[in-house]
Amino acid sequence: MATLSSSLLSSSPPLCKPRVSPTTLVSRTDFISFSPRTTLSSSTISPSTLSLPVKQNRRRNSLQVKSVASPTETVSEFDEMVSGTKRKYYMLGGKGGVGKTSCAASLAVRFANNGHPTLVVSTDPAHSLSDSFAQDLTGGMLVPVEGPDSPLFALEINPEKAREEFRSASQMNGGTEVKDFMDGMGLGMLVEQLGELKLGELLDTPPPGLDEAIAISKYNMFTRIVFDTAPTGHTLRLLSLPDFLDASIGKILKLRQKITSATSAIKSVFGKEDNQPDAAEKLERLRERMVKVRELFRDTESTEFVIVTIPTVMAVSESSRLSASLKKESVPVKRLVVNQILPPSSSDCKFCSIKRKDQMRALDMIREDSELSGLTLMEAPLVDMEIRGVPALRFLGDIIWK
Ligand SMILES: Nc1ncnc2c1ncn2[C@@H]1O[C@H](COP(=O)(O)OP(=O)(O)OP(=O)(O)O)[C@@H](O)[C@H]1O
Repeated sequence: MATLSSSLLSSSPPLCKPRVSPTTLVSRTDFISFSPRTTLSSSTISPSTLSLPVKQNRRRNSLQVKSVASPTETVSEFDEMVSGTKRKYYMLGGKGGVGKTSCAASLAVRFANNGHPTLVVSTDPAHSLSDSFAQDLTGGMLVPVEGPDSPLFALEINPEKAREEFRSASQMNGGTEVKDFMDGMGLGMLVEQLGELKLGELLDTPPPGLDEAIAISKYNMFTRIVFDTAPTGHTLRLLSLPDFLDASIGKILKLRQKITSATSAIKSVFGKEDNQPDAAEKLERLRERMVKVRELFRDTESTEFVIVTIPTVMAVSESSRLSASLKKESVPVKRLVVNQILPPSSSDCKFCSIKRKDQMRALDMIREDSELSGLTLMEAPLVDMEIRGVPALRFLGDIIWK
């Protein structure tokens, strides 16, 4: 049985060191016209900063070959995922700690090693892409990942920035200043109505973030974009955001009418200028962006949500609920990665034997679950070392994404 440790010790450089050899250095400079460690802000990256000449064409040919399988030829899951040069988005999500980041990073490495200029984006506020790649990818900017054969960039969305934006867009809600002012005007009940919109609750949840990533995706050099999403609940809230904002904005517009006339009356007394940005307009803009995100989530041509789970009853139950919610939101889901399955062994210790039986029960549960049984199962073994660095991710990716 191949183990990660034996694979890394025998054929790869040390785990934390990116795989850099004379040949990969040459191929990287073919692609990238700047130093591999350069960090790019989204505003500085352009198709000309990332040149994709010779090797891209060569890869493109091989991709086309893969996409024209004859009817009798079996097309593997990964062949289907890798084929075509039209941009595709893969969103990986699931319960906390099941291996979303490892799976997303390994998929991104696999795409890049198969010729796709790839972007891997973390929208999980507790980013772990840097840990997973064992490279510093922080900073909220596109950062080139060292190691894969084709350009791979990583982006850890800055949650605070997005949260601030959201907060300022919804400043009308619940702020004590507004409340005091409205109370003073005898309009306290309006504040209560604003409270009912539960904007405050949303502000406490991790911010959108995906929409920022989607703005970046307009740089069309990336043919595969892999999202490492936040744990289940946050992802679902993100999907429900446009509807929520739709419902809220109408009410807010009406309330704004009343508040504006009240505040302008006060301001005219105190001679204050109204330089505040229009909260309703900001919310409307935010809503438009979120609608785009939702549209993308629902686009079966270009997008797929891959649920990642582990073989435990709790994780499987949550995956089933996630699948049902995604279905309800019309998000395309086809594959389920079951991660950390104990590899086969003829000599289990007592602990492993009990653990294995427990995992079998969970796997049976998947097969019998009405939500999950229809999905294609992709199994990943529990490997003997922590998965860190491109060689380890490549090892894992070659096993999962087949
Ligand atoms: N198949 C595996 N074999 C061994 N270790 C694994 C495997 N998959 C993931 N791990 C390890 O489990 C830990 C958690 O993995 P990871 O960070 O990918 O999970 P996550 O779902 O993204 O977590 P979070 O919800 O906290 O973001 C990491 O230390 C990772 O190396």
